[in-house]
Amino acid sequence: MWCRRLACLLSVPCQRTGHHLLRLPCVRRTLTTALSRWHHTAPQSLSCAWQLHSDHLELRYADTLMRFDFVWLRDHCRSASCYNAKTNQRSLDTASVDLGIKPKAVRVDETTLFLTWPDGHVTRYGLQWLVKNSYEGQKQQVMHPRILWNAEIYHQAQVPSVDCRSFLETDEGLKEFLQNFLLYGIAFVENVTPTKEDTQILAERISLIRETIYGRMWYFTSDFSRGDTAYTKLALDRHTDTTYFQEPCGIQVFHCLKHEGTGGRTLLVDGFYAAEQVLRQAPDQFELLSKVPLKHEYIENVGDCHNHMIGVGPVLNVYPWNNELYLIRYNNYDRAVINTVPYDVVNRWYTAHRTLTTELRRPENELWVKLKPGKALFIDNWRVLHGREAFTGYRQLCGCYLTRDDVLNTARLLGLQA
Ligand SMILES: C[N+](C)(C)CCCC[C@H](N)C(=O)O
Ligand SMILES: O=C(O)CCC(=O)C(=O)O
Ligand SMILES: [Fe+2]
Repeated sequence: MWCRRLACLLSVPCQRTGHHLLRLPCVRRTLTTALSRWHHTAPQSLSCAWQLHSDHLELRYADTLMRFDFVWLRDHCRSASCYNAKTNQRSLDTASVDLGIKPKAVRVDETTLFLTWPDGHVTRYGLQWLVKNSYEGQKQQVMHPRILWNAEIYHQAQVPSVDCRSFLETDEGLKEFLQNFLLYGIAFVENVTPTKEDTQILAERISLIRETIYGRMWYFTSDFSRGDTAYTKLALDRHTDTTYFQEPCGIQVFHCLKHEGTGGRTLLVDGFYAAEQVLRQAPDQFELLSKVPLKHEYIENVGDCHNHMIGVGPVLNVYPWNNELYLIRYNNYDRAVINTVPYDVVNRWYTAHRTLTTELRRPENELWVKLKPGKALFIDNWRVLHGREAFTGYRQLCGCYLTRDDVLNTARLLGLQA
């Protein structure tokens, strides 16, 4: 089980080792003892075989053993009366389906499964479509292919920055940028005019700006205009932002417009790389970090700014069907009082949190960059932690948050898996 979870964290698809080994002997046994109940598309071919059970249909195709619930099979019917192919929306009223429904007849040819329902309605499914859309097919895949990195891996990959003009004016430039962003969780655009307005044009090329209590495009210096350490000259340890939102902001854009002084370098750490190390060393701790719900909080009373935000969720968030990590919520400054679990769980949670922190703090995992006017940085705030070194002098940073759904939307429209 842990082996599968680990594979899903990596960029490569799961090795379905255990699954395969178990499946083959089991099929052979079924074939000899219950031959009459298995149906094949062609006698010499095992490419598709199916069996109707009392409460599900079992289908083997393209190396995948799938089990389908009957209501599911009726519900997903793609016939013209059940599904509007123009809008890609279901027309069938699912509540009108008898929950005890069972197909009257089943037939499979080389490419298609045909089901006839008690009322005579016929449903057809492409076998490829079923593999792609079945639970068994899904859990073998990653939603988001990624390359996990430490400083050395990132440097060796020599990920290019995209030029501002190419980013703004060509689909190739935009696609290259987004591909790098999806794989590494960070990406740079170069030769940007160092103004807030030009930074906004960049942001709007890939997404909608997510307006928050900090505004749409924000712009800050160390003037403590807001009640948060970001608005000082102090160092900030690695963290993700807006952990105190129920849905933390998906992407953070930074563009340093001016710095006359020393220090102020930006720190970047791949949170998923660190989490993977925790999984390897201590799977039970990884699991605890993905199960224990925590609160993060933002309480502000400075000048006219009065805010109280609370977000709840575990440090590590994984998709339940394939255990793929999709969001890390890590901000020790903004973590609220822990009162969502009893003392003994708290004790084990602190151990797990320490293991993760140790990984996040390994110098070899730290990527340090000095942001300069003209170079905009996009950070996947669900994956990559950022921090900064203390600084002296006048420093102006502008940027914004982006809605994650819209960045992924742009990427998918360009043909990327996102
Ligand atoms: C980026 N900007 C300066 C606008 C806001 C900073 C928010 C800082 C907060 N502690 C957090 O981590 O969410
Ligand atoms: O000043 C910086 O470089 C970053 C501060 C920070 O963490 C933030 O604004 O979210
Ligand atoms: Fe931050």
